[in-house]
Formats: sequence, C-alpha cells, structure tokens
Amino acid sequence: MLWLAWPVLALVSWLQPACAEGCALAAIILLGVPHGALDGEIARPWMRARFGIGWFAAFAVPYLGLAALVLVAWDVAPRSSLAVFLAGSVWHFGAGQPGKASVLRIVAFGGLPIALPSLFHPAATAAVFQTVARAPIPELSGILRSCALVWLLAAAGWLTQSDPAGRRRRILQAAGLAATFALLPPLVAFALYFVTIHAPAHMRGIARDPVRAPRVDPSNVMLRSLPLTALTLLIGASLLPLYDAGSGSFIDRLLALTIQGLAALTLPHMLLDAVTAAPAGRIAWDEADRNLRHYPTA
Ligand SMILES: CC1=C(/C=C/C(C)=C/C=C/C(C)=C/C=C/C=C(C)/C=C/C=C(C)/C=C/C2=C(C)CCCC2(C)C)C(C)(C)CCC1
Ligand SMILES: [Fe+2]
Repeated sequence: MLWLAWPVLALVSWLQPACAEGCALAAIILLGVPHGALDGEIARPWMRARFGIGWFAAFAVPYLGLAALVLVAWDVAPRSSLAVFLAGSVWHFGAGQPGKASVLRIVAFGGLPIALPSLFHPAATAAVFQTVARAPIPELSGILRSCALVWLLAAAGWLTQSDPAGRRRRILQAAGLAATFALLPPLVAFALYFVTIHAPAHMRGIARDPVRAPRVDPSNVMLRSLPLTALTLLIGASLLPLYDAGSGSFIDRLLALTIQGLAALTLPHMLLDAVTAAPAGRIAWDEADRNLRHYPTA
C-alpha cells in the first residue's frame, strides 16, 4: 500500500513541481512520524512497572525535554546542529537495518539517503538544508559533495566485503534508490525513502518483537501509533508560529519545523532504541514485562 506513494509523488513532482515539496512534507509527517510514535509502546512495560499510572508523564517529560534542547540548539548554533543532525541521521538510518551492524555497513547504508541527493543535486540539497537551518551556509554544497564522494568509497568497500548471497539484492536496491534520487527533487526522493523503506522496517521490527513492545503486533501497529502521532502533530502545530513568516513561504517554514522537529525527536528516539535494543537493556525490559504480567494492575 505504502508503495503507492512512489508513483503518486513522482507524478506530482513532474506534473505540478510547485506542489511537490508540500506533498513530500505531508508524506513525511503523516506516514513517517508514526514509526517514532511507537516509542510510547516500547517504554510502556518498563515505565509502568516502575511508575504505575503516572508512567506516561515520567516518560514524556524527559523525552520532550531532550527534544526541546535540540530545538534550542538549532536556534543558537544552526551550523553545528546541522552537522550533528546529519551524523546522527547516518547512524539512525544505518543502525536501523536488520542484520549484523559494522561501522562500514552503518556508513554505507545510513549515508545513502543523504549522499545520493548531495551527489546528484548538490545545490538543491544545500538549499533545502539552509532552509532547515534557517541560516546561509554558502560553502555547504561543496562540503556535501566531498562527503558524498567519501561515502561512495565506503559504499563500494562495504559491497565488496558483504556476503555474495545478498550482494545482488543490495546492488539492485541501491540502484533503485540511486535512480529515485537522480530523477526526483531531493526532498521528494527523501520522503519516499523515509516512508517506504525506513519507517516500515522500523515498524515491522517492533511489531515482530514480542519483548520490546508486547502490545504491538502486525495487525495493530498503525493503530497503536495513532495517539502519540496525534499528540506530536498538536505539539508541532503549536510550534509553527515560532517559525516566523518573515523567513520565507509557508512551505519553507513547514520544512524548517518538520526537519528540525524530526531532529529533535531523533535524540530521545535513538537513545530509547539503543537502550532497549542492547542486550543488557533487553534483559531489563524483559524482566519489567514479566513483572507487569504478574501485577497487571500496576
Ligand atoms: C514518544 C513520545 C512522543 C512522540 C515521539 C515521536 C512521534 C517520535 C518520532 C520520531 C521520529 C519520527 C524520528 C525521525 C527521525 C528522522 C530522521 C533522522 C530524518 C533525517 C532526515 C534527513 C537527514 C534528511 C535530509 C534531507 C535530504 C537527504 C535531502 C532533502 C533535504 C532533507 C533535509 C530532507 C511525544 C513527543 C508525543 C511525547 C513524549 C513521548
Ligand atoms: Fe527511525
């Protein structure tokens, strides 16, 4: 079903280029944000075992606090925030893939959605990042291109090292993504990657894992993500006036808010992922889940 986004967004970008960015942002917000909203389901067993009915507040306050710190950092130091965001995104996209993680694999896989637009459309990609950072960074397209060339070496190294059985599939997948990023505007191609590859892989991983989010299974995964998705959209809408009209069109403001918002949510999202996916974290989570089954009213 999500694959329908591919022809729809491609057609919009070719027939109505003026609407393409707005449609890409709508896809990122409506179809991409729900994968992070499952964080509530991941935290629930462990937090409920400790904090009882007040578990959500005990979880949400530090989560939102971390996110708020990131938003302040974008305002105070936009260039460093962009650099940290890009490095964190590479890690987030690369580590989220199934299979054994290595640094080369994380860089090759995670760098793909950032390096490909930087190679094919350096100026347009740099323009989007400057709108996101709300600061002029004239040297950015050159930096992006150089980083993308280093990424090409890492990707080639990883492909030659990886096992021959899956190599053909990986080359085909990378070629499909390269075609997408070459043919479509950077934001549209990124939206397609985010909503049809990254978010579904994350949601499938959680839905099939009986320990991390015991209430979530493949039949209810979208439903379980709805409450916190709605709350996130409300919080996002309340922040829009802070992204003032003086700094560009409505779409530019929405772009800055959406990507800065994703960056802000990524910090607690990645921390939770690291804690619950690490072996020690999984044992603690498992125990909390057993306790909860023992004392279901806790
Ligand atoms: C739990 C909780 C919650 C929720 C949460 C959520 C919902 C999360 C999400 C999360 C997420 C959802 C995350 C995400 C991430 C993402 C990322 C990390 C991204 C990145 C990106 C990038 C890097 C891009 C780039 C680019 C390109 C490449 C081209 C074009 C342009 C652009 C810029 C787009 C709340 C707050 C309500 C409350 C508390 C609790
Ligand atoms: Fe994610």
